[in-house]
Amino acid sequence: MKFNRVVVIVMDSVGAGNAPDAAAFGDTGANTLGHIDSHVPGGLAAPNLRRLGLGQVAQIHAVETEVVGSYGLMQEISAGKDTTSGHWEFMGNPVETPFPVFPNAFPQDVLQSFTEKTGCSYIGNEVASGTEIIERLGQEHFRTKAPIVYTSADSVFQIAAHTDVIPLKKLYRICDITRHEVCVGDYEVGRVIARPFVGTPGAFVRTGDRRDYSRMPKRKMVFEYLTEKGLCVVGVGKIGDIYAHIGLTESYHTANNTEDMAELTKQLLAHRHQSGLLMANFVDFDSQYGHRRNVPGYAQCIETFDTALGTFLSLMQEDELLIITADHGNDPTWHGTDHTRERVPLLLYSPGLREAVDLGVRQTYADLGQTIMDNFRAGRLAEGTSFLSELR
Ligand SMILES: O=P(O)(O)O[C@H]1O[C@H](CO)[C@@H](O)[C@H]1O
Ligand SMILES: [Mn+2]
Ligand SMILES: [Mn+2]
Repeated sequence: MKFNRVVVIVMDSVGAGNAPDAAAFGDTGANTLGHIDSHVPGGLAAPNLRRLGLGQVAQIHAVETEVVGSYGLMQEISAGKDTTSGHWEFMGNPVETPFPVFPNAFPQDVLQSFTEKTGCSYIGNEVASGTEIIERLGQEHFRTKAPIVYTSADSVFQIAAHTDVIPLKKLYRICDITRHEVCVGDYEVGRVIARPFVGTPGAFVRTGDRRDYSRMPKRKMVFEYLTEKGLCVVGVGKIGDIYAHIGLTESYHTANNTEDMAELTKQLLAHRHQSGLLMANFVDFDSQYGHRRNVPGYAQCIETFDTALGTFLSLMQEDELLIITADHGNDPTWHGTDHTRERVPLLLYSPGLREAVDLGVRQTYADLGQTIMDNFRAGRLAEGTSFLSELR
Protein backbone atom coordinates (compact mmCIF):
# COMPACT_ATOMS: atom_id res chain seq x y z
CA MET A 1 0.00 0.00 0.00
CA LYS A 2 1.40 3.41 -0.95
CA PHE A 3 -0.41 6.71 -1.23
CA ASN A 4 0.65 9.58 -3.40
CA ARG A 5 -0.59 12.03 -0.82
CA VAL A 6 -1.33 11.95 2.88
CA VAL A 7 -3.70 14.50 4.42
CA VAL A 8 -3.66 14.98 8.20
CA ILE A 9 -6.44 16.82 10.03
CA VAL A 10 -5.85 17.63 13.69
CA MET A 11 -9.13 18.37 15.47
CA ASP A 12 -7.48 20.44 18.18
CA SER A 13 -8.38 19.05 21.63
CA VAL A 14 -10.98 16.46 20.51
CA GLY A 15 -9.88 13.77 22.98
CA ALA A 16 -11.43 10.33 23.43
CA GLY A 17 -10.88 9.93 27.20
CA ASN A 18 -8.96 7.56 29.46
CA ALA A 19 -5.24 8.19 28.99
CA PRO A 20 -3.57 5.65 31.28
CA ASP A 21 -1.39 8.40 32.81
CA ALA A 22 -4.27 10.89 33.25
CA ALA A 23 -3.88 10.83 37.06
CA ALA A 24 -0.45 12.47 36.80
CA PHE A 25 -2.19 15.43 35.14
CA GLY A 26 -5.16 15.57 37.52
CA ASP A 27 -7.38 14.36 34.69
CA THR A 28 -8.66 10.95 35.79
CA GLY A 29 -12.12 10.63 34.24
CA ALA A 30 -11.82 13.47 31.72
CA ASN A 31 -13.41 12.56 28.41
CA THR A 32 -13.94 15.30 25.84
CA LEU A 33 -16.03 13.40 23.27
CA GLY A 34 -17.79 11.20 25.81
CA HIS A 35 -18.89 14.03 28.05
CA ILE A 36 -19.97 16.30 25.20
CA ASP A 37 -22.04 13.45 23.78
CA SER A 38 -23.75 12.75 27.09
CA HIS A 39 -24.51 16.44 27.75
CA VAL A 40 -26.12 17.12 24.38
CA PRO A 41 -29.81 16.21 24.06
CA GLY A 42 -29.94 13.24 21.69
CA GLY A 43 -26.13 12.98 21.68
CA LEU A 44 -23.63 14.11 19.06
CA ALA A 45 -24.69 13.93 15.45
CA ALA A 46 -21.50 13.20 13.51
CA PRO A 47 -22.43 10.80 10.70
CA ASN A 48 -19.21 11.25 8.71
CA LEU A 49 -16.86 10.81 11.68
CA ARG A 50 -18.94 7.78 12.64
CA ARG A 51 -18.48 6.34 9.13
CA LEU A 52 -14.75 6.53 9.80
CA GLY A 53 -15.11 4.70 13.12
CA LEU A 54 -15.58 7.40 15.75
CA GLY A 55 -18.28 5.28 17.41
CA GLN A 56 -15.76 2.43 17.71
CA VAL A 57 -13.15 4.47 19.60
CA ALA A 58 -15.06 7.10 21.60
CA GLN A 59 -17.67 6.62 24.32
CA ILE A 60 -20.52 8.17 22.38
CA HIS A 61 -24.08 6.87 22.08
CA ALA A 62 -24.54 4.01 19.64
CA VAL A 63 -25.86 4.64 16.14
CA GLU A 64 -26.13 1.92 13.50
CA THR A 65 -23.51 2.97 10.92
CA GLU A 66 -21.58 1.28 8.16
CA VAL A 67 -17.93 1.92 9.01
CA VAL A 68 -15.78 2.49 5.93
CA GLY A 69 -12.65 3.92 7.58
CA SER A 70 -9.95 2.32 9.71
CA TYR A 71 -9.79 3.43 13.31
CA GLY A 72 -7.85 3.33 16.54
CA LEU A 73 -6.67 5.41 19.46
CA MET A 74 -3.29 6.96 20.16
CA GLN A 75 -1.79 7.79 23.53
CA GLU A 76 0.88 10.37 24.17
CA ILE A 77 4.32 9.74 25.67
CA SER A 78 5.35 13.41 25.82
CA ALA A 79 5.65 15.02 29.23
CA GLY A 80 3.11 17.72 28.37
CA LYS A 81 -0.52 17.85 27.24
CA ASP A 82 -0.10 21.00 25.15
CA THR A 83 -0.45 21.59 21.41
CA THR A 84 3.28 21.73 20.72
CA SER A 85 4.09 18.48 22.54
CA GLY A 86 1.26 16.67 20.77
CA HIS A 87 2.13 17.90 17.29
CA TRP A 88 5.85 17.36 17.68
CA GLU A 89 5.23 13.82 18.91
CA PHE A 90 3.06 13.11 15.82
CA MET A 91 6.08 13.91 13.71
CA GLY A 92 8.73 12.02 15.69
CA ASN A 93 9.85 14.41 18.41
CA PRO A 94 8.21 13.47 21.72
CA VAL A 95 8.89 16.10 24.36
CA GLU A 96 10.74 14.45 27.26
CA THR A 97 11.41 17.46 29.49
CA PRO A 98 8.27 19.47 30.21
CA PHE A 99 8.27 23.04 28.90
CA PRO A 100 8.42 25.56 31.76
CA VAL A 101 5.10 26.73 33.22
CA PHE A 102 4.47 29.72 35.47
CA PRO A 103 1.61 28.99 37.88
CA ASN A 104 2.41 32.23 39.75
CA ALA A 105 2.89 34.27 36.55
CA PHE A 106 6.30 35.43 35.31
CA PRO A 107 9.13 36.33 37.68
CA GLN A 108 10.43 39.90 37.81
CA ASP A 109 13.64 39.23 35.87
CA VAL A 110 11.68 38.01 32.81
CA LEU A 111 9.46 41.07 32.90
CA GLN A 112 12.42 43.38 33.31
CA SER A 113 14.02 41.75 30.30
CA PHE A 114 10.69 42.11 28.42
CA THR A 115 10.60 45.83 29.15
CA GLU A 116 14.25 46.33 28.22
CA LYS A 117 14.25 44.29 25.03
CA THR A 118 10.86 45.36 23.62
CA GLY A 119 10.85 48.94 24.93
CA CYS A 120 7.30 48.33 26.23
CA SER A 121 5.94 48.35 29.74
CA TYR A 122 3.21 45.80 30.48
CA ILE A 123 0.06 45.30 32.51
CA GLY A 124 -1.37 42.05 33.84
CA ASN A 125 1.21 39.33 34.39
CA GLU A 126 -1.33 36.84 35.65
CA VAL A 127 -2.43 33.30 35.01
CA ALA A 128 -5.63 34.14 33.19
CA SER A 129 -8.22 33.23 30.63
CA GLY A 130 -7.57 35.29 27.50
CA THR A 131 -11.12 36.46 26.94
CA GLU A 132 -11.64 37.36 30.60
CA ILE A 133 -8.40 39.30 31.04
CA ILE A 134 -8.95 41.58 28.04
CA GLU A 135 -12.37 42.55 29.40
CA ARG A 136 -11.01 43.19 32.88
CA LEU A 137 -7.85 45.08 31.85
CA GLY A 138 -9.04 46.52 28.52
CA GLN A 139 -9.61 50.05 29.81
CA GLU A 140 -6.31 50.16 31.66
CA HIS A 141 -4.71 48.96 28.41
CA PHE A 142 -6.23 51.92 26.53
CA ARG A 143 -5.07 54.34 29.24
CA THR A 144 -1.51 53.03 29.60
CA LYS A 145 -0.95 51.81 25.99
CA ALA A 146 0.88 48.86 27.57
CA PRO A 147 0.30 45.33 26.24
CA ILE A 148 -1.49 42.81 28.46
CA VAL A 149 0.88 40.01 29.43
CA TYR A 150 -0.50 36.73 30.79
CA THR A 151 0.08 33.01 30.89
CA SER A 152 -2.11 29.89 31.09
CA ALA A 153 -1.81 26.49 32.74
CA ASP A 154 0.35 25.43 29.80
CA SER A 155 3.71 26.79 28.72
CA VAL A 156 2.81 30.07 27.03
CA PHE A 157 3.76 33.75 27.19
CA GLN A 158 0.69 35.51 25.80
CA ILE A 159 0.64 39.16 24.72
CA ALA A 160 -2.77 40.74 24.11
CA ALA A 161 -3.26 44.17 22.58
CA HIS A 162 -6.14 46.08 20.99
CA THR A 163 -5.27 46.80 17.36
CA ASP A 164 -6.04 50.54 17.87
CA VAL A 165 -3.55 50.70 20.75
CA ILE A 166 -0.77 48.56 19.29
CA PRO A 167 -0.95 47.96 15.53
CA LEU A 168 -0.71 44.33 14.47
CA LYS A 169 2.77 44.62 12.99
CA LYS A 170 4.12 46.13 16.17
CA LEU A 171 2.49 43.40 18.27
CA TYR A 172 4.14 40.77 16.07
CA ARG A 173 7.50 42.49 16.49
CA ILE A 174 7.08 42.55 20.29
CA CYS A 175 6.27 38.82 20.20
CA ASP A 176 9.23 38.06 17.98
CA ILE A 177 11.62 39.83 20.35
CA THR A 178 9.98 38.10 23.32
CA ARG A 179 10.44 34.73 21.62
CA HIS A 180 14.09 35.20 20.74
CA GLU A 181 15.45 37.46 23.47
CA VAL A 182 13.18 37.26 26.52
CA CYS A 183 11.85 33.69 26.76
CA VAL A 184 15.24 32.02 26.75
CA GLY A 185 17.08 29.62 29.05
CA ASP A 186 14.86 28.62 31.99
CA TYR A 187 12.09 30.69 30.46
CA GLU A 188 11.98 28.96 27.09
CA VAL A 189 8.20 28.51 26.99
CA GLY A 190 6.52 26.29 24.39
CA ARG A 191 4.99 29.30 22.67
CA VAL A 192 4.82 33.07 22.71
CA ILE A 193 1.36 34.00 21.41
CA ALA A 194 0.19 37.29 19.87
CA ARG A 195 -3.43 37.93 20.87
CA PRO A 196 -4.79 40.94 18.97
CA PHE A 197 -8.32 42.06 19.74
CA VAL A 198 -10.83 44.65 18.53
CA GLY A 199 -14.09 46.18 19.75
CA THR A 200 -15.23 48.27 22.67
CA PRO A 201 -15.31 47.64 26.43
CA GLY A 202 -17.83 44.94 27.26
CA ALA A 203 -17.61 43.67 23.69
CA PHE A 204 -13.93 43.04 22.99
CA VAL A 205 -13.34 40.24 20.47
CA ARG A 206 -10.08 38.46 19.69
CA THR A 207 -9.30 38.41 15.98
CA GLY A 208 -8.11 35.61 13.73
CA ASP A 209 -4.71 37.30 13.48
CA ARG A 210 -3.37 35.37 16.45
CA ARG A 211 0.18 34.17 15.85
CA ASP A 212 2.12 31.47 17.70
CA TYR A 213 5.89 31.69 18.05
CA SER A 214 7.12 28.19 18.77
CA ARG A 215 10.35 27.25 20.46
CA MET A 216 12.84 25.43 18.24
CA PRO A 217 12.61 21.63 18.13
CA LYS A 218 15.81 19.80 19.00
CA ARG A 219 15.18 16.84 16.71
CA LYS A 220 14.52 16.52 13.01
CA MET A 221 10.89 15.75 12.26
CA VAL A 222 8.90 14.25 9.39
CA PHE A 223 8.45 17.50 7.42
CA GLU A 224 12.20 17.88 6.93
CA TYR A 225 12.69 14.27 5.86
CA LEU A 226 9.94 14.70 3.26
CA THR A 227 11.14 18.01 1.85
CA GLU A 228 14.67 16.59 1.60
CA LYS A 229 13.18 13.96 -0.71
CA GLY A 230 11.62 16.69 -2.84
CA LEU A 231 8.09 16.01 -1.60
CA CYS A 232 5.73 18.89 -0.87
CA VAL A 233 4.66 19.66 2.70
CA VAL A 234 1.76 22.08 2.90
CA GLY A 235 0.55 23.45 6.24
CA VAL A 236 -2.87 24.98 6.88
CA GLY A 237 -3.88 27.01 9.95
CA LYS A 238 -1.48 26.92 12.91
CA ILE A 239 0.66 24.13 11.41
CA GLY A 240 3.46 26.39 10.18
CA ASP A 241 3.64 28.18 13.53
CA ILE A 242 3.54 24.96 15.58
CA TYR A 243 6.44 23.42 13.68
CA ALA A 244 8.49 26.65 13.82
CA HIS A 245 8.15 26.95 10.01
CA ILE A 246 10.67 24.14 9.51
CA GLY A 247 10.36 21.77 6.55
CA LEU A 248 7.24 23.25 4.96
CA THR A 249 7.10 24.00 1.25
CA GLU A 250 3.97 26.13 1.70
CA SER A 251 1.97 27.44 4.65
CA TYR A 252 -1.48 29.05 4.73
CA HIS A 253 -2.63 30.83 7.86
CA THR A 254 -6.36 30.80 8.60
CA ALA A 255 -8.66 32.46 11.13
CA ASN A 256 -11.08 29.65 12.00
CA ASN A 257 -12.35 26.15 11.20
CA THR A 258 -14.41 27.34 8.23
CA GLU A 259 -11.34 28.89 6.62
CA ASP A 260 -9.32 25.77 7.50
CA MET A 261 -11.67 23.50 5.57
CA ALA A 262 -11.86 25.91 2.63
CA GLU A 263 -8.06 26.17 2.44
CA LEU A 264 -7.53 22.44 2.95
CA THR A 265 -9.95 21.68 0.12
CA LYS A 266 -8.24 24.22 -2.11
CA GLN A 267 -4.82 22.71 -1.38
CA LEU A 268 -6.11 19.14 -1.85
CA LEU A 269 -7.13 20.07 -5.39
CA ALA A 270 -4.18 22.37 -6.13
CA HIS A 271 -1.44 19.83 -5.38
CA ARG A 272 -2.85 16.78 -7.15
CA HIS A 273 0.09 16.72 -9.56
CA GLN A 274 2.55 16.48 -6.63
CA SER A 275 3.32 13.90 -4.01
CA GLY A 276 3.53 14.79 -0.34
CA LEU A 277 1.81 15.80 2.87
CA LEU A 278 -1.02 18.24 3.51
CA MET A 279 -1.75 18.99 7.16
CA ALA A 280 -4.23 21.25 8.94
CA ASN A 281 -4.98 22.11 12.55
CA PHE A 282 -8.60 23.04 13.29
CA VAL A 283 -8.24 25.23 16.36
CA ASP A 284 -11.79 26.37 17.14
CA PHE A 285 -12.72 23.22 19.11
CA ASP A 286 -10.02 24.13 21.60
CA SER A 287 -9.78 27.89 21.65
CA GLN A 288 -13.46 28.83 21.20
CA TYR A 289 -15.14 26.04 23.16
CA GLY A 290 -12.78 23.76 25.14
CA HIS A 291 -10.97 26.48 27.10
CA ARG A 292 -14.23 28.39 27.43
CA ARG A 293 -15.93 25.28 28.88
CA ASN A 294 -18.78 25.76 26.43
CA VAL A 295 -20.39 22.33 25.96
CA PRO A 296 -23.17 23.18 23.47
CA GLY A 297 -20.74 25.32 21.47
CA TYR A 298 -18.22 22.48 21.33
CA ALA A 299 -20.93 20.03 20.22
CA GLN A 300 -22.11 22.38 17.49
CA CYS A 301 -18.52 22.88 16.34
CA ILE A 302 -18.06 19.09 15.94
CA GLU A 303 -21.32 18.80 14.03
CA THR A 304 -20.44 21.68 11.70
CA PHE A 305 -17.01 20.15 11.09
CA ASP A 306 -18.64 16.79 10.40
CA THR A 307 -20.87 18.24 7.69
CA ALA A 308 -17.91 19.94 5.97
CA LEU A 309 -15.91 16.71 6.30
CA GLY A 310 -18.58 14.89 4.27
CA THR A 311 -17.89 17.15 1.29
CA PHE A 312 -14.14 16.79 1.73
CA LEU A 313 -14.37 12.97 1.76
CA SER A 314 -16.33 13.00 -1.49
CA LEU A 315 -13.46 14.86 -3.20
CA MET A 316 -10.76 12.36 -2.24
CA GLN A 317 -9.09 9.99 -4.71
CA GLU A 318 -7.86 6.41 -4.37
CA ASP A 319 -4.21 7.43 -4.04
CA GLU A 320 -4.96 9.84 -1.17
CA LEU A 321 -5.07 8.90 2.50
CA LEU A 322 -6.78 11.05 5.13
CA ILE A 323 -5.79 10.72 8.79
CA ILE A 324 -7.90 12.52 11.40
CA THR A 325 -6.66 12.83 14.96
CA ALA A 326 -6.33 15.24 17.90
CA ASP A 327 -3.39 16.62 19.89
CA HIS A 328 -4.81 16.36 23.48
CA GLY A 329 -8.18 16.64 25.19
CA ASN A 330 -10.00 19.73 26.46
CA ASP A 331 -13.08 18.40 28.18
CA PRO A 332 -15.54 21.31 28.38
CA THR A 333 -17.25 19.71 31.40
CA TRP A 334 -13.96 19.52 33.35
CA HIS A 335 -12.84 21.83 36.19
CA GLY A 336 -10.52 24.73 35.34
CA THR A 337 -9.85 25.87 31.78
CA ASP A 338 -6.86 23.72 30.82
CA HIS A 339 -6.35 20.84 28.39
CA THR A 340 -7.01 17.28 29.60
CA ARG A 341 -4.73 14.25 29.25
CA GLU A 342 -6.62 11.84 27.03
CA ARG A 343 -6.14 9.33 24.30
CA VAL A 344 -6.99 10.71 20.89
CA PRO A 345 -8.97 9.22 18.02
CA LEU A 346 -7.13 7.93 14.95
CA LEU A 347 -9.49 7.80 11.97
CA LEU A 348 -8.35 6.89 8.46
CA TYR A 349 -10.09 7.13 5.14
CA SER A 350 -9.20 6.55 1.52
CA PRO A 351 -11.40 5.53 -1.41
CA GLY A 352 -8.46 3.18 -2.15
CA LEU A 353 -9.01 1.21 1.09
CA ARG A 354 -11.49 -1.67 0.95
CA GLU A 355 -11.76 -2.78 4.57
CA ALA A 356 -12.36 -1.16 7.95
CA VAL A 357 -9.41 -2.19 10.11
CA ASP A 358 -9.18 -1.83 13.89
CA LEU A 359 -5.71 -0.34 14.49
CA GLY A 360 -5.98 -0.76 18.26
CA VAL A 361 -4.40 1.51 20.85
CA ARG A 362 -1.16 3.01 19.55
CA GLN A 363 1.46 3.54 22.25
CA THR A 364 2.74 6.87 20.90
CA TYR A 365 1.45 9.63 18.63
CA ALA A 366 4.68 9.05 16.65
CA ASP A 367 2.99 6.06 14.98
CA LEU A 368 1.36 8.66 12.78
CA GLY A 369 4.68 10.15 11.64
CA GLN A 370 6.28 6.72 11.26
CA THR A 371 3.41 5.72 8.96
CA ILE A 372 3.96 8.82 6.83
CA MET A 373 7.71 8.07 6.66
CA ASP A 374 6.93 4.49 5.68
CA ASN A 375 4.46 5.57 3.01
CA PHE A 376 6.94 7.92 1.36
CA ARG A 377 9.94 5.59 1.89
CA ALA A 378 11.61 8.52 3.68
CA GLY A 379 13.48 6.54 6.35
CA ARG A 380 12.66 5.67 9.95
CA LEU A 381 11.97 7.79 13.00
CA ALA A 382 13.52 6.74 16.33
CA GLU A 383 10.02 6.48 17.82
CA GLY A 384 6.80 4.99 16.52
CA THR A 385 5.44 1.98 14.66
CA SER A 386 3.99 2.32 11.18
CA PHE A 387 0.44 1.03 10.69
CA LEU A 388 0.67 1.25 6.89
CA SER A 389 0.98 -2.50 6.38
CA GLU A 390 -2.14 -3.07 8.54
CA LEU A 391 -4.33 -1.17 6.09
CA ARG A 392 -6.42 -3.12 3.58
O1 LIG B 1 -7.35 31.68 27.54
P1 LIG B 1 -6.65 31.65 26.24
O2 LIG B 1 -5.93 32.94 25.93
O3 LIG B 1 -7.58 31.28 25.09
O4 LIG B 1 -5.52 30.54 26.36
C1 LIG B 1 -5.54 29.32 25.73
O5 LIG B 1 -4.82 29.43 24.55
C2 LIG B 1 -3.49 29.03 24.75
C3 LIG B 1 -2.94 28.38 23.54
O6 LIG B 1 -3.71 27.29 23.09
C4 LIG B 1 -3.50 28.09 25.91
O7 LIG B 1 -2.49 28.43 26.79
C5 LIG B 1 -4.86 28.21 26.48
O8 LIG B 1 -4.94 28.29 27.84
MN1 LIG C 1 -4.02 21.96 20.87
MN1 LIG D 1 -5.44 25.08 23.92
